Amino acid sequence: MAISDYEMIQAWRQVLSLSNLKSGETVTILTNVLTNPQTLQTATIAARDMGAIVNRLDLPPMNGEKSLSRDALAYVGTTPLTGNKAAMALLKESDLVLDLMLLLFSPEQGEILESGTRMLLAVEPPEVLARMVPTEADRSRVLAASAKLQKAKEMHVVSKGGTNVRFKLGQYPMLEEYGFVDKPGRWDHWPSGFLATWPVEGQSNGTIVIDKGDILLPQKNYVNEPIILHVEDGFVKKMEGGIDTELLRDFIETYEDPEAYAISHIGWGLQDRARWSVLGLYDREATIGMDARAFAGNFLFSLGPNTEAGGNRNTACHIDIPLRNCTVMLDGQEVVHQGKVVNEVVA
Ligand SMILES: O=c1ccc(O)c[nH]1
Repeated sequence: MAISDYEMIQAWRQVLSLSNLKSGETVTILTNVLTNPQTLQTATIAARDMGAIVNRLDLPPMNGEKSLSRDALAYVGTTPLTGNKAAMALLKESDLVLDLMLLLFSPEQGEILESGTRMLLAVEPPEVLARMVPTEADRSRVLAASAKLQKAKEMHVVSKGGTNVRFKLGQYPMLEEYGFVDKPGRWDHWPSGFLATWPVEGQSNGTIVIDKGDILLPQKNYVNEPIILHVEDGFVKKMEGGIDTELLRDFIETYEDPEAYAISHIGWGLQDRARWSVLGLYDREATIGMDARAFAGNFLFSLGPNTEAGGNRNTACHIDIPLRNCTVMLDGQEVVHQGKVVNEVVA
């Protein structure tokens, strides 16, 4: 359903306030041809109304001839910022960048954040943004879960469908996504509400069953028959199953990159306002599927890059796979039990 400009301006005011936007700060809004006009217009009005200097940097689209999908997450790692010194100078000089085009998983994003710039990604449709306007409670919930994950040495995930996989932890930082950027150098994604990290390189082993009803992104489909992934030393070494497996294999093979089979971030969803069933209600290209990534109680794992975590695996293939009905344990303690978040201690 459409959302009014008034509601979107209010939503942006909440997100920008939670992001500690101060009068006189510089906001640069990053756009391209796919940027939603209402998101852009309402962000500009809200930021100006809060006293910010607001720039807009419109960049050309790229990778269109390489990617098999218009979903910006289907081909990651190189962006119009690669080698673009003038654009990088503007973004590094800005206090806050609103990314309405989707940079994610790019070395340039890391460089901008290192300069102290805060960066907020927001490319979902306006009504999805408005449905999941971030709150302090979202941050508390994600940070409470993160406190547990930071201490853990191992994540063990099992399911009745046959998943039984272990990830050693401790090499990489947390990916705490709660939808606003309250500290210098922080990146976040509105909408979100989930926690992840990357396993120790080469230390993921076991079986992951992508079961009926689980989701593949950017494919944005509900799997019809189980896909069985055999994970060895941090890589998917074998995939077994029916048509969904063949389709996934065909997609990954187009990248001609063995690193596409690496385990990327692993974690679980903590957003009650995100729903598993939403994906079926949107046209494929209308969203990037953040409901699927964030719905509370999912086990979200992914394949491909680790540049987001400071690694040097910059493969262009990035697949996010949220699973239902899993039990996620940290050093033996359950944080998700058969698809339901458990044992939370939120301050
Ligand atoms: O917000 C996001 C979106 C995609 C992803 O892979 C990680 N975080």
